[in-house]
Amino acid sequence: MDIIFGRNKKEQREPVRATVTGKIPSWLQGILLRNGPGMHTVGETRYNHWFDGLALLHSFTIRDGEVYYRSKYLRSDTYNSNVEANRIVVSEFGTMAYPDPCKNIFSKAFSYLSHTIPDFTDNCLINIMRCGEDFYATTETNYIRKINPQTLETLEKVDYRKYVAVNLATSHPHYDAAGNVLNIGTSIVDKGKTKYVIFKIPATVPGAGKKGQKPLKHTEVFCSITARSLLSPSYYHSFGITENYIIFLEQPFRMDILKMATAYIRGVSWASCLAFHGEDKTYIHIIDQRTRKPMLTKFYMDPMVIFHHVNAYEEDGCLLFDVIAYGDSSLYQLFYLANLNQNFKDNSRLTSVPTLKRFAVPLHVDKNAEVGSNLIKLPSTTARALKEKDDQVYCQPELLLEGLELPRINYAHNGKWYRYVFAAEVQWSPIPTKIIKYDVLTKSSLKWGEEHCWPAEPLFVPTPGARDEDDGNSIVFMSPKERLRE
Ligand SMILES: CC1=C(/C=C/C(C)=C/C=C/C(C)=C/C=O)C(C)(C)CCC1
Ligand SMILES: [Fe+2]
Repeated sequence: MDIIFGRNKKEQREPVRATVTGKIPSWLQGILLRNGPGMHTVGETRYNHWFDGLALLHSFTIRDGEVYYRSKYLRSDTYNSNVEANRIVVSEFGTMAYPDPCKNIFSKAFSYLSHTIPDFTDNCLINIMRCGEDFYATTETNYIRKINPQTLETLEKVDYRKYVAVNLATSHPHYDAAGNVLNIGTSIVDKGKTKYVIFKIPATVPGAGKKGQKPLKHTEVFCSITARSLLSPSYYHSFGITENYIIFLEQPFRMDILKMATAYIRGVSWASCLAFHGEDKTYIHIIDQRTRKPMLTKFYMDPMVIFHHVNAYEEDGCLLFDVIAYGDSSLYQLFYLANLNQNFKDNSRLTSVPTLKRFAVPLHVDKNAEVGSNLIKLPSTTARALKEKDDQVYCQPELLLEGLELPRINYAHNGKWYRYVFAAEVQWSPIPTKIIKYDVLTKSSLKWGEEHCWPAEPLFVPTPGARDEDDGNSIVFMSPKERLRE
């Protein structure tokens, strides 16, 4: 199979009408915004990793059974500098770039001094975030880029650091029913500490609509957790939430800050500063939203790599959380374009299959419980939490389903009991070929796939006034046959 990854995509600035097969329900109206890498070469230069590509924004306007598609490159500072220089001049996840072409050791050492605390990229290619009435393209650095959701035009660059002390932040925030945003970021070696900072951006602010009254200006720190290691905080891509708690997994997939500080002079990428420490544990931090404080019990689980939390909820004094877990960090390795473009079949095998796992954490730990006893008595799960000495609790998951990624749920059930996961089916190759609806209750699944179709993350849209959790429609952005062909 010849898969054309890393080929630059053309913008489709004027809306084009899509061919609709089947029937789109009349109630399904609105704009579906998507984001992702679209350009992997600039002039003669080429990015190394698929996650490095310049952000291409897509919109699907769904109206009266018709769909209109358009796309536009995010005009980030990164995009503009690259295009102006006709080569890659800003570093991304897997590519270290040098603004000055004469890369001799002296000039390198000189720029090194100004790069010790690097100014990260604003190539916001991962997701779209809504803050009140504003939409932002996001990545995992301190920059987000406001966009116009109708025209896909790029608007102002926002530096999170103006509002909250974070150098990195996730692209998977949570929203409450009022639209307030809750997100988590890392503050690296600030005032002698490296912390994970949970922050809240309100959906509405007093005097909204008046010039300068941005929700972001009212960002508040909700809670912070000191990293176990000052110089090697955990990498994370999402977090979990229930009605009363926040779940943050401090996994042994860590960023080496000293390596990052010297990456520029050593000519290596940020990605090379991330490593999985299979000999370590994964720590489970549970924050009580009412007190804004972490629980004192030390909950932990086996070493694993988690990108996506699926959902979490409370049941009979326990907190249940579902995640897609890997046994190692091979996923990131696979997305190097060299692996994707040559001998795809041989180079693109994951060494661990993404697996949906359910963990259970007891919210009240009986100090007198016997060491070795299982603190989870729920009939609904086989997940266990074993009491250990010194107030430690070791959590062992229930294995739900193997081979899925890019999970979504009916968001009305976020943080609450739920039954269905919508996801892309992924086995040993990172390229999905089917979408899947998994019933967590009956452990059964429904799949859909078609030859020559490579689905992206499916999104669930509930029918207005729906009563059943799965009463709605799943929308998937398909890679057309011409782009990915046999
Ligand atoms: C540029 C940059 C980063 C970018 C990370 C990216 C772009 C991650 C994408 C992850 C995805 C898409 C995961 C899917 O499961 C880091 C490492 C945060 C820190 C250093 C600077
Ligand atoms: Fe993601």
